[in-house]
Amino acid sequence: SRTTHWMTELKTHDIPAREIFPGNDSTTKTYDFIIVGAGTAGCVVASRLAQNNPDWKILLLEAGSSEEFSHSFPFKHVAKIAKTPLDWNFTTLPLPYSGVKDHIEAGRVIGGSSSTNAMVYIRGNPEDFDGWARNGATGWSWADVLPYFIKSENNNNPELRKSKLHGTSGPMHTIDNPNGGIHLQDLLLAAAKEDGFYNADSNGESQLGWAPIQLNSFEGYRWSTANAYLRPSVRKNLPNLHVVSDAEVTRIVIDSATKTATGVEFAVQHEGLTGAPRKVVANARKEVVVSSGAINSPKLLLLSGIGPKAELDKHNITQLADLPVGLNLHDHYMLQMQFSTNDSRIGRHFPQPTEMSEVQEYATKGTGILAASPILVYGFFHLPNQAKLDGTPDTQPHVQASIANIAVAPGQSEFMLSPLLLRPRSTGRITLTDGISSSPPIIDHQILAENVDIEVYAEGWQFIVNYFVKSESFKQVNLQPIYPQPSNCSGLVNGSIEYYRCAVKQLTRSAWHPAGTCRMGNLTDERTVVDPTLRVKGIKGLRVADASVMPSPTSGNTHAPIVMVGEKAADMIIDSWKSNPSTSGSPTSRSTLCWASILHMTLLAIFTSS
Ligand SMILES: Cc1cc2nc3c(=O)[nH]c(=O)nc-3n(C[C@H](O)[C@H](O)[C@H](O)COP(=O)(O)OP(=O)(O)OC[C@H]3O[C@@H](n4cnc5c(N)ncnc54)[C@H](O)[C@@H]3O)c2cc1C
Repeated sequence: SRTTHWMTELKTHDIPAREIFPGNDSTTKTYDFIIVGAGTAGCVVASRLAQNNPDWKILLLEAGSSEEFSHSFPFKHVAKIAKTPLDWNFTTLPLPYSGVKDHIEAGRVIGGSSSTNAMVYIRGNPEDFDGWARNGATGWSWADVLPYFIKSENNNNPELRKSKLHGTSGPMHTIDNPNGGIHLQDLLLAAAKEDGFYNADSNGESQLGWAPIQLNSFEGYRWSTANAYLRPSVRKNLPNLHVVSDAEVTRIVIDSATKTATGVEFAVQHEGLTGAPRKVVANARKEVVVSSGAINSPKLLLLSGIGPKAELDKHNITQLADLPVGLNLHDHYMLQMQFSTNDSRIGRHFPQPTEMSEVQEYATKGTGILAASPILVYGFFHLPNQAKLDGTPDTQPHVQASIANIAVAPGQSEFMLSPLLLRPRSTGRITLTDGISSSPPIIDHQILAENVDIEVYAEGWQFIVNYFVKSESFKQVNLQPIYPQPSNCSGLVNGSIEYYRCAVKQLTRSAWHPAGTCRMGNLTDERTVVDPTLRVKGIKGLRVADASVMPSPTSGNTHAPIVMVGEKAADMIIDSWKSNPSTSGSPTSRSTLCWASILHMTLLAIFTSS
């Protein structure tokens, strides 16, 4: 049957750490590459390296445990993974305006956040990547990264398959949301066509307007990078790829004399063992790649002596490289509001008893509401007033709207809008609580700290609400905005710009897209941690590949761009070991560059004088 087939295909192949590193075995195991974190990017990097060369021994270490088959059911997300053992359960310091300690969800499981996210596939805007390149991330312009988006994708939509912008043979299945017949989606897209705001493909020629969403899902199963990349690779290359779960890396082992990463130390909890987990070291002959996500990657670098001196001194950690690790924490911002209507076909309350027919449809065909994302339609909008101030090109959006067919109470004909601020200027910081690896990091998320973010978010939210209020199609269903009423905003007129300015300060939370904390860019730029080849500056044999390298936010959810980062990272690693097998782990340090330019000048002098 369909289920039995997929149960075999999506079988986990990881080995719990205590089995591969048993308590009675004190030998140190050596690999060519060690990847820290079997998350979104880590699964891509490890799989591509293993596929490239069967002689390379790869160790992929994951702090979380194995995935169960049921995690690949899309409705598991709706059932809420937050605050379960599959979630890192990060908590921020009180946010600047609301004082709320925000909860940031992140997957702690094979597949990382791609095993727990809402599956929507959005690449961002070409201008985002051109901006990265302009600011020093050479080789990461849209023209440079598009081939990696295409390489990773297998778009199942027949029309999109014809487009040169989409991939048709990559590992990431990308499908139309399998929720045909949801009235709200039909209503909104029909309205968008009438109003000139319809876009068939927000990953196509233009990103702007309302478009149906696409998902990373296949035949009713979540297409995490674990399912797309890791499981097929493990089946093909089992002997050279060890995927080890329940292995939390506590430190990167760095030779302080040569400034070379030689391996990692990680914690293994043995059954029956009480007290602290046993620490085990694994060696890396070629490179260590840190793919632990935007909160844990900087934490691990700091614990390993890479970071600002003042921060490391606080915790008695010897500094090995002075880099701005943990700074530049950026994110998308999110809040929620409801709209009521008089159309009973709109709105579904979760968890609502599931109809037997829906269970049957999911079980036999892998379609229907149980296979779908709660998000139906996306809108991306450019704000001309703001563009006059910030110079945003008119092809690039300021805000995103996610529309979900969700009613907060049973029996209501409501739907939910989540406006997202796409490119906030405010940045926060990750630091250590103490020098103990099991302590959660301090997340100082400076949401809306820059005034300009309040202005753009307030105007963007107002723009989206006004779209619905003015729409003739939504007048037909008696649409009414239900304005949230934070207590500090009482007395302000609902819908006025003053109301929105006040309400964003109270309601804005992280959209769970933290990034930027090991910033990539020009080697000589003091704001960067990794160079454009993702090598940690000043440390040999060490790279970072995940959300943390993104210099600035992309205009849309972050999964697809991070898969792209993983693909490009793997390609660069493979390339460097091909072209110069003995030295490719070396950092491009300032002194290397300096010597290169002296050599260049000398050669120039010889040739010009002859
Ligand atoms: C609830 C939620 C919904 C989302 N929805 C969407 C969506 O619909 N579409 C979209 O595009 N984006 C979405 N995102 C964002 C997107 O999924 C993430 O930005 C992306 O997956 C992050 O990728 P990453 O590789 O940087 O980190 P992760 O995928 O989080 O991977 C990091 C991995 O490293 C492991 N790890 C951490 N520390 C250690 C350590 N010390 N030792 C060993 N292993 C370690 C973690 O357990 C994890 O497996 C969502 C995110 C969340 C949380």
